[in-house]
Amino acid sequence: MPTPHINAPDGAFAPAVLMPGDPRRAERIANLLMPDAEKVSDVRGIGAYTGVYNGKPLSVMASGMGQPSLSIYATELFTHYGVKRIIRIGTCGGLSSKVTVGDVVIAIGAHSDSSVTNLIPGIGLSHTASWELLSAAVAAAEGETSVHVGPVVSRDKFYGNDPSEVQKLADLGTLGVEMETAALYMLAAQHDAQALTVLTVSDHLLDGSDDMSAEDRESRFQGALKLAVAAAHC
Ligand SMILES: O=P(O)(O)O[C@H]1O[C@H](CO)[C@@H](O)[C@H]1O
Ligand SMILES: O=c1cc[nH]c(=O)[nH]1
Repeated sequence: MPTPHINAPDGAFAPAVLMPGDPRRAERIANLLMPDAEKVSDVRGIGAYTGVYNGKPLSVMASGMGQPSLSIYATELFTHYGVKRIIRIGTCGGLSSKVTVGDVVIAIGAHSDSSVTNLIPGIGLSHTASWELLSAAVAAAEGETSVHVGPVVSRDKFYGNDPSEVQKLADLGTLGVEMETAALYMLAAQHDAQALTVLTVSDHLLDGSDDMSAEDRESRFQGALKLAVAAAHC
């Protein structure tokens, strides 16, 4: 039965969903991996695609930007469509001097400033990846020096954050900043499901000289995609 935001029939999604923020990146990923994939939903221009990759079912659907938007789609996928795994394949701003533009970050956990992830007042929850998915992605990255594993921060605001926080977060080992992972990890925990985020560093908050264009943010995902697919089908 369709939900308010997904007009697909029951059974239209694979157990594993790749989830970029950008709907156009979702379409590119679906076309690349599964040229015969079926478009199963298009509410609000958020295309969802289901097909078969390497002999196993797979779906691709965008989250839109930010934790409230991702929360709507991830909740409906977990609760109405029986989805068991969501692998976010996104972009992030580099925070740490250990990462450069074009590198890939596998998010072991996500700090957050969002009320969306403040589930139990007074308790700072740890929003963490599925160990099974994380292990599969790390194994698929063996030997890749441009792949990093560590925490990220999921913020509600793209603009207007306090610049002094960048160094403080970097000093705590935070590799990148983005806007969805903490909510995704929290929802997976709530629904007894699995989640992982794999991010391409699209820009750097300490040095903006090599930042990606909008076109690159949409299309430069191949390194991250290999790891995301390994996690989806592990
Ligand atoms: O490229 P995506 O996956 O959308 O991820 C990042 O890009 C958007 C901001 O430009 C936010 O959604 C942030 O998390
Ligand atoms: O949230 C984001 C995503 C990419 N780059 C940033 O600087 N912030």
